[in-house]
Order: sequence, then C-alpha cells, then structure tokens
Amino acid sequence: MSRPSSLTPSPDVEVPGPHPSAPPPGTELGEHYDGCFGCGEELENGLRLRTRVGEGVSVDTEFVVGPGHQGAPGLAHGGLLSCAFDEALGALGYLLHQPAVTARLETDFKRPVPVGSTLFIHAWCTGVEGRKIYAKAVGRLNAPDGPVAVEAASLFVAVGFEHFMSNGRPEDVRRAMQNPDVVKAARAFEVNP
Ligand SMILES: CCCCCCCCCCCCCC(=O)SCCNC(=O)CCNC(=O)[C@H](O)C(C)(C)COP(=O)(O)OP(=O)(O)OC[C@H]1O[C@@H](n2cnc3c(N)ncnc32)[C@H](O)[C@@H]1OP(=O)(O)O
Repeated sequence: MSRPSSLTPSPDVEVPGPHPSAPPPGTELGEHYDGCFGCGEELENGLRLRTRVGEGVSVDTEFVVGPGHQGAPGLAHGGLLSCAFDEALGALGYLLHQPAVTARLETDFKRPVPVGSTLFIHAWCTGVEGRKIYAKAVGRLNAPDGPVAVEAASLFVAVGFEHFMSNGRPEDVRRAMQNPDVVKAARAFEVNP
C-alpha cells in the first residue's frame, strides 16, 4: 500500500544507526515515565508495555491484550492498539538519543486482535530528515512470526526539554527526572545535558 508522502522520507535519505550511547540489542527499556499510559509500571489502567532494543534502530514491544482493552466483546479496541504502536514507535527516539513526539500516526488494522492474545510489535526507523523521524511498525498475533494483525507508519518530530516544560506540568517533569530509575533506564534520553 502506498503511503501519504508525509509518512515517507525522501528516497535518498539515510537510515541512521543507533546513537553510540544507545543500549545494546536485547536490553529491556524501562518505563520512561511512571505516569505513562503506555509503559508506566504502576499505572493501574495502563498498558504496561515492555519494550526491548532490536538490531539497528528498532524495538520489539509486547502487548498482552486483556479484558480491560476491549472495544467489541472479546476484541481489542483499535484506539488502544494504536496507543501500543505509538509507544513502540516512540521508543525509537531513545535509540537515536532524540526526544521526539508523535506528529502523525497511521494504523492499518488487518485482522481482529482477541482478548487473551499477545501482539508482538516490531518497530523500526525508516529515516531521519532534520527534526523529522520516520518509522514503521508491524504487529503479529501470538508470535514474532505470527499473522500480521496491525501495521503502522509514523512521523515523530524531535523536541527539546522545553517542549515538556512549557506544554506539560513542570512539577511532573521535575518529579519524573528525580526518579533514578527513569534516569538509569534513561532510554538514551538526555533531556538535561
Ligand atoms: C521530560 C521527561 C519526560 C519524558 C518524555 C518522554 C517523551 C516520549 C513520549 C512518548 C509517548 C508516545 C508518543 C506520544 O504520544 S507524544 C504525544 C502526542 N503528540 C503530541 O502531543 C505532539 C503535538 N504536536 C506538537 O507539539 C507540534 O505540532 C510538533 C512538535 C509535532 C511540531 O511542531 P513544531 O512547531 O516544533 O515543528 P513544525 O511545525 O515546524 O514541524 C517540523 C516539521 O515536521 C512537519 N510536521 C509537523 N507536524 C506534522 C504532521 N502532523 N504531519 C506531517 N508533517 C508534520 C512540518 O511540516 C515540518 O516539516 P519541514 O517543514 O521541516 O519539512
């Protein structure tokens, strides 16, 4: 399927490698913020997604679909599936050492995702042009090589620390940065160099 041009980098753009400080393949990335709906470990109603570093600028994220994630009876809600992809695609910014936020996210739902299944999401960077980070992702049912259920393409835009300070709640940003686990897991995220 052809993509709208805003989700596709120029043909001659180079696909970057991971930043030298990025964690090696196989590393499990911790939560980037305990209040994050996608990855916050203690958030009661969050997705609590776990993400591992893959080869190059890629990650693998597992979404265990539970009863709290339903749209239709017994089936995952499309918005929550999009959220899981947003989280996985967002993790690529950490491998590039570049805080970034979602500007566009397109999801193609190919097949229903039942409650009780695990969606294996593989996301990878397809190019970086200035502040624009392009990426794609595929989600497979119940195994890394299972049938494709969801595909996504995204454009993230790199932002500085001030994006969070001026648009979010500074006290929450400061609190997040005081958590040694957030800093340790840092996910290659240098917001305060
Ligand atoms: C601090 C500790 C906390 C931890 C933080 C963890 C962070 C991770 C969180 C992870 C959670 C998961 C992730 C989440 O959920 S992130 C949450 C959801 N996303 C947002 O809230 C983002 C809201 N949007 C914005 O803030 C601004 O619009 C941004 C920053 C994105 C751009 O506004 P800015 O004024 O800065 O830049 P610009 O307008 O000059 O655009 C720059 C370039 O980009 C192109 N462009 C822009 N938009 C679009 C578009 N829609 N389609 C196509 N293209 C678009 C634009 O044409 C231009 O291209 P070019 O002219 O250069 O060629």
